[in-house]
Amino acid sequence: MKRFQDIAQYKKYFSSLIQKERKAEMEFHLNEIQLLSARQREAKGRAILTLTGRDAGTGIGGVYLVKLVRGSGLPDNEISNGDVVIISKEKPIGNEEQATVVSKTKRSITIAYNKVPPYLVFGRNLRLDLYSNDITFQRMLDAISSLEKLPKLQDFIKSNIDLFLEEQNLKTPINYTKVLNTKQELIVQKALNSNDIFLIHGPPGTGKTTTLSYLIKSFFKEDKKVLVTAPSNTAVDNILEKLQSLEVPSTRIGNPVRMDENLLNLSLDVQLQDHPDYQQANGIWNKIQLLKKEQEDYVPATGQNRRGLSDQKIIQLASSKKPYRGIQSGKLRKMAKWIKIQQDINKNFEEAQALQEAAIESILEKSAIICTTNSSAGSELLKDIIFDVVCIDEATQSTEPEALIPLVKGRKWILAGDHQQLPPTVKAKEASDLSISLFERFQAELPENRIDILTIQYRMHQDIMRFSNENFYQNQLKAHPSVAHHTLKDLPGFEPFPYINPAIEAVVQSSKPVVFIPCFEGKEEQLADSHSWFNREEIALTKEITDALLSSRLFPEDIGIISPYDQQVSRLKSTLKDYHVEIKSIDGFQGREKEVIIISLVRSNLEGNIGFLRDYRRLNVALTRAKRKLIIIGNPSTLQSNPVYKSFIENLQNQ
Ligand SMILES: Nc1ncnc2c1ncn2[C@@H]1O[C@H](COP(=O)(O)OP(=O)(O)OP(=O)(O)O)[C@@H](O)[C@H]1O
Repeated sequence: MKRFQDIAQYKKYFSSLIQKERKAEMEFHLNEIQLLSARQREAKGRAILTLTGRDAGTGIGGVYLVKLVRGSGLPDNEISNGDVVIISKEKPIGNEEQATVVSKTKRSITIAYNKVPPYLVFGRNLRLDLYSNDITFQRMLDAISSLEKLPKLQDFIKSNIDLFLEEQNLKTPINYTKVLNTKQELIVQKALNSNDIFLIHGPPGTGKTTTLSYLIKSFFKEDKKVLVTAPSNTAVDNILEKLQSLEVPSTRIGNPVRMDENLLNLSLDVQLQDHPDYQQANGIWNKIQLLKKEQEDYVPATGQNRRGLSDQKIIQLASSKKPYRGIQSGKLRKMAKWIKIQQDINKNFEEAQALQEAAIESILEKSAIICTTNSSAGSELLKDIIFDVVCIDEATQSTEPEALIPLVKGRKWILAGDHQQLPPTVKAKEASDLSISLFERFQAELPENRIDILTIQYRMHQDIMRFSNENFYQNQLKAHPSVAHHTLKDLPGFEPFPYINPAIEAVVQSSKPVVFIPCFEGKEEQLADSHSWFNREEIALTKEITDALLSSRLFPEDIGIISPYDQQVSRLKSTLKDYHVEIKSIDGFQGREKEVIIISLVRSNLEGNIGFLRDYRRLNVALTRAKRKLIIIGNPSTLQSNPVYKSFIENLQNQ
């Protein structure tokens, strides 16, 4: 594993990887711009169409500001302050001048150019495209820089092994016997008593998020201020939901449109609505709107109109009621009135802003537990807050610099994850080292007193768990008795029903929890403009199996269909569009579970080429989503060229 001499070396190493990834992200956006229509890209939240641009003066550092407005309001989008964007009339080609997002409202987005903006941006019907989520890269670099002020975290990051020898003591007893198993309880106790860092290794279904939420509850009881983060909004909501059920008061930071609507009451935005300072600020915003309306009756003291005169001079000349250098006295009066209203607006604006900031500050100060994504942990809102503890869930899906964004805000660190499941997504081949998470690096270095593994799983029948247990978890996992033998037949409502195809009927009704269906005749196919694969025969087979499951009275929401290839996923979705079953890529199913899972592996060739199925972490995630039945479709001749798949198929055949 990578070790670092000093923080300068660390900074150099990661800054270079971050820059490479940033470049790859820009290429990704350009590629997507070429592939998708403008509307499709807007639907993905990465473009905004039909904007009108106008000059908004200059900003700090002499940048040129342009305000882009859409009267009907901006659509939901993932574009944030600090992101790099490009403006075009139709389809951008990539050589457009780049600008940075400065602020956003419901109807407008203001961007800054370093040079005089291209003339085009002051027109109508403009298209804005996200070019890079620069803010996250910037926050990563800032986090690395702030390590200089955090000697202890720095020591861990440099893997200073002397630290690891420090003994931890388990002084604080806890009592969660009724709700956690012995190992989960012990892990809560160890993490609670750790002086610095603790890793919770949670294989599939072992209650990693559950254990983490009881740990957070314990921190809360000890009056600690805790920052809880995860790489995605879904993962943040997942833990927040558990915290809510444990009655741990928490505040969620982030854009409400990307949150689970059942948790919206915990969002900062919703909490703000009830705050008296915020309500007062809203009153002032309304007043500002009225003042702006009133201002429209007068002459704006801008550009050409004022001919270089200061505000004070215009007011003075207006009261003298005489024309000045060709400006009529009436016009001077109207400009003076406009200036006075503007001064009033500015004063109110400052007051409203101060009240709003005070309201935010008071809510965040009172919130013991704050939940947000890793990236948003670096937002301005949390700039001055230091947390007693930072907890990251799904930490094995965060790159190291991304995990640092929340970690540098705390003085004690808890990371929960499973490095045997999917690693962080990295776009640049040259930055592939970023796919080793900090959790994975620590796991290789930390001694037993800083890490523990959860071993009882509450999801899978023991046969479904077996292969992953042997190959990825050294047989440490045990299926809890409540799930170890559960099958489809025990599921309320399940009623085996004859199906027209006896072979399919046998698959659905067999008592075996894991079934492999060979599909020798399936052909793998690829479209000319895509790297992804599909397999029509496997789609037909998946459809038949789903039909048979549904005719045996299984609910659609109990069935999940997984395929590693996007093309196969989208074709399955259109074939089964009225079935209401969930169909996703493996990555989309991490952290999820279903009573029955059908996996379509797609690859079928004479060369034994299995593409990215070679990544066993992907296989591990796919195999560990089903509770009662796992049905795998694939071409055994192709798959058996790989020793892991070979042993998997042989094991099943021998059962
Ligand atoms: N001690 C326990 N007793 C009973 N059920 C439990 C216990 N711990 C966890 N569970 C249940 O096991 C399931 C999985 O828990 P959880 O979501 O916390 O696991 P996870 O390890 O985070 O899962 P994943 O592998 O999806 O990341 C949940 O339904 C949870 O309620």
